[in-house]
Amino acid sequence: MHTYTKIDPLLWTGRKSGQQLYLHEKVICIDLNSEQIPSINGQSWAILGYACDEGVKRNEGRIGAALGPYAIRKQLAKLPNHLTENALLLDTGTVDCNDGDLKKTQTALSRTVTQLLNQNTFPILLGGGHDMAYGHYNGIKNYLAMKGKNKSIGIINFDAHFDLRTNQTNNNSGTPFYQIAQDCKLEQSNFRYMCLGIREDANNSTLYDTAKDLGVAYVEKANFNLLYFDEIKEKIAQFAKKVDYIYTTIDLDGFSSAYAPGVSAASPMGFSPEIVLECLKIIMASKKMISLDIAEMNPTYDIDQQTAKLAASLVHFVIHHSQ
Ligand SMILES: N=CN[C@@H](CCC(=O)O)C(=O)O
Ligand SMILES: [Mn+2]
Ligand SMILES: [Mn+2]
Repeated sequence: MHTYTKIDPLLWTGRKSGQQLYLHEKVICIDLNSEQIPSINGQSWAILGYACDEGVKRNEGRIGAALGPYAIRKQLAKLPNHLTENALLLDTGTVDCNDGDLKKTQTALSRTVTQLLNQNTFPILLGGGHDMAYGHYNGIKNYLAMKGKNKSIGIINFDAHFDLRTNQTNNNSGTPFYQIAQDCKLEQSNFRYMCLGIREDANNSTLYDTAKDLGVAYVEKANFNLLYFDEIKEKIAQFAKKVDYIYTTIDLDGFSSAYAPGVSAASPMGFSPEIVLECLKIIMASKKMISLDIAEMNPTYDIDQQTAKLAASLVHFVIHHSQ
């Protein structure tokens, strides 16, 4: 059975200023089952954990990502708060996968994402295996459907991998975007998916063929750096133009293992944080980003909390640089 757990505010600790100089002093922990999200006239950011490595296990990866959300929160808590007084930073709890039922956990995640969007918050999901993306995407899709909006969602994935493996055997951390593509086919809607940072040495030719068949836009890791920024910028702008909303997903294993050793499938030849920040600026400037997640944080393999700190800094960047 999946469980939803409210986060104990004591988990959010750090240097004390008494003046909300740090995020642990700004955050409000909410139990979505019993508490209302405070209404304000500023931006509300809702952190939600996906404590699940069942998909990684099924995909023959190294388990440990279930503790990812906890590790990222710990680092985020200590960072400085530059948010305006009327902005809200909420910790809306964690969805766990305790009995290995991935589908149920993804469904629970999807419902929670819909609930967060319905309450006018911007969800920031912390994982957990990249199977999180299937639940996350469906939560956005269901929210838009409930609103009666016939709107398109484009997915931008920063990743070393396409995650377009067929789910014939099972659903896992390597199949989420294939599953979304299959659903799009059934619903006769367009599958809009862009991958940034694809590693030739981490994707087999079947995956490249699938990406081609599905019309996936991608930038290979060799060209995913600031030297190629003008072209990358143009590619993102073209992609953004064709969709109504953008769901952004960052798989930490796309970063070089020099920055992100704490993942299941590390990338010694991965990309650097600078190019990701520049791309995030473009995505945020489009005003179409509806939701974000950071996937594959695995504290078991982290060194000196570098990966958790990187993930926390990415969240810090997004909440402080979108207006
Ligand atoms: N979400 C990760 N997916 C990768 C994992 C690769 C690996 O374990 O080496 C994939 O299936 O390709
Ligand atoms: Mn990956
Ligand atoms: Mn991935």
